[in-house]
Amino acid sequence: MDAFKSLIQPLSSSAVGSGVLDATKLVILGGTVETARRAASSGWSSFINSFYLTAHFSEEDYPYDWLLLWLQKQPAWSRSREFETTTCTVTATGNSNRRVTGDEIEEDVEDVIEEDDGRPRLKVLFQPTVDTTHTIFYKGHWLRVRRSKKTDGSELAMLSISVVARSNAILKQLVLQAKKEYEQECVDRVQIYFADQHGSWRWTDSRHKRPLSSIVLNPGVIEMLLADTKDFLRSEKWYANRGIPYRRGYLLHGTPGSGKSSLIHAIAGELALDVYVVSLSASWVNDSSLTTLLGRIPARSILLLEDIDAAFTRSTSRDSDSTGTPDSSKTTIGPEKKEEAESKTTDTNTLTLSGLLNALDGMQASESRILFCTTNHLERLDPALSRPGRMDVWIEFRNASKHQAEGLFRNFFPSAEEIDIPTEVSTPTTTPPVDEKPKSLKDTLPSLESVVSPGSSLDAARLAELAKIFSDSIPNEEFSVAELQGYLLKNKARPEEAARQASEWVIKERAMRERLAREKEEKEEKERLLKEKRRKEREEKKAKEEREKEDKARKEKEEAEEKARKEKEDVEEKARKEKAEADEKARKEKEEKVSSQ
Ligand SMILES: Nc1ncnc2c1ncn2[C@@H]1O[C@H](COP(=O)(O)OP(=O)(O)OP(=O)(O)O)[C@@H](O)[C@H]1O
Repeated sequence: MDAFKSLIQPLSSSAVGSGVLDATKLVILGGTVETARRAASSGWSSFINSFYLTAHFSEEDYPYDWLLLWLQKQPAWSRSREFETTTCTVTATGNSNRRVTGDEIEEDVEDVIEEDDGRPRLKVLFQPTVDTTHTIFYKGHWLRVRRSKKTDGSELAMLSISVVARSNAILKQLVLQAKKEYEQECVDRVQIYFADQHGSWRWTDSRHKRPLSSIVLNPGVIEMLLADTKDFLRSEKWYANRGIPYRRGYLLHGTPGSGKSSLIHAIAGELALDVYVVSLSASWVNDSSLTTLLGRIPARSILLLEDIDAAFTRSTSRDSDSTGTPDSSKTTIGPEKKEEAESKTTDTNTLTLSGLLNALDGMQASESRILFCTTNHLERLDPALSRPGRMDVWIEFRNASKHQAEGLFRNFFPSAEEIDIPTEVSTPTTTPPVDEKPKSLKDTLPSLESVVSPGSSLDAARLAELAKIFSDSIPNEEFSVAELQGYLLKNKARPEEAARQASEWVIKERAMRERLAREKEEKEEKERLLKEKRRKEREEKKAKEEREKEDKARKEKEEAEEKARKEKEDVEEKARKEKAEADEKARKEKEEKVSSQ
């Protein structure tokens, strides 16, 4: 108190007014109380913290990813009102040099890090923004979890997990469980990344692996592709010894809805590879962004260039200085595509064929990379792109053969012992809504009852009969597998009807196709007439404008001539008058002179 008095003494003895004095006293008093409160609270929190065991996990470390995935499934974590998404790549090799901080559990965490197949893993997770603390109940303990940024200037995130416990066993258990769940997810799912306009890969989808058996192609195709890709992945040394670039390209071409994309995703699942997709028709794709993107694909993954012909509606030139402007002398595209291509030349896209080839051949991009390209228009591809070395294996996809129709039916209505859960189900690609618990991976799958039809209770022999009836009713290579799938989906609970009514469906479908074709023709004819009418109107308008312009110019010319003529007359009149005056004056002067003499 004496100290306080001595503090305010100089002020009280000065000449300041009593109002100012009171305010100053209040400020000093408030500041002192706040300081005392902070000291007490920090003392209290240090006291409390001394009971906590805390482990820190840096973003560079594997356990950070494991724990983030585990946390994502915890309601308290998902209730966070602000989310960020993150991607991070980790490699087994990189990890072996890393150390997990948190003295108590360091040893054990090192134990759980096992070498995997050496393949980089890229994970994307939703996570609450930094510096928020969450309390999570885990196996009888309250965990305090906090995400923060490292203060060493690296900007790396850090996860701190604290628990009141006598030993670190609970933290060890947590890390092990998180690791197990993480690995489980990698095993069950294929990660899909799409290129974004900033030249980065964005995780957009995580699909359950699709069994290869769910793809129906003609005999031997899947087996050949699987054997070839497997052989490639095993042959790195073989390629190196012969100086052959270690890459392999597959071109899947043919009718839409015939299973090209499905087959690629199923192969990715089978080989446990992630899929990196670039849409070459995107307006932001250019030579340099493509090279950057392809250079950023981790080794042992699939690069998928979908509808590769679409890129060349803009450029078919192989010149290195090509700007992507369509060259009508070289292009094989139709007039409507040409129009589209011309309109696209105004965008920022400067993807050239040579740029694409360079990006594909680039050193970084070629390392242990499997390239899959799909197209519905093989004829539009430049031979330079589809030649062996770039596209080593070509697979043609046609409309469904009878063999495929039968196989599809069998897949669709499995007998009781063959029942399996369908696989093409995606996890959400956006931040989960606030306060909504993120669904567990299994929650995103439809229930077994909703997908397994009562028909599956039919015995295998009857189902085989029905499959035969179905395939007999379907004309060879007239409908795509996707169309047959659509028909079967409408009858997913009625295999008997699906088989027996297939001929009827074919008739209806043909009638509908004819009607659609007729409507399309009529629409095109209407559009053609409308275009013609508009063209005529434009021409007439232009002719009228020209005529008006000519009339105006003629009028202006006549006016100008009239004006010039008038001006000329005025000048002449004036000159005449002046001359007459001058003559008169001279005459008068002469007369005066004569009279004066
Ligand atoms: N051969 C097939 N086996 C099993 N399912 C198929 C097959 N072909 C198509 N489908 C089914 O049809 C749908 C479309 O198939 P998908 O996207 O793989 O065809 P696509 O050939 O890639 O088509 P597009 O060329 O239009 O991209 C998917 O739901 C898929 O399950």
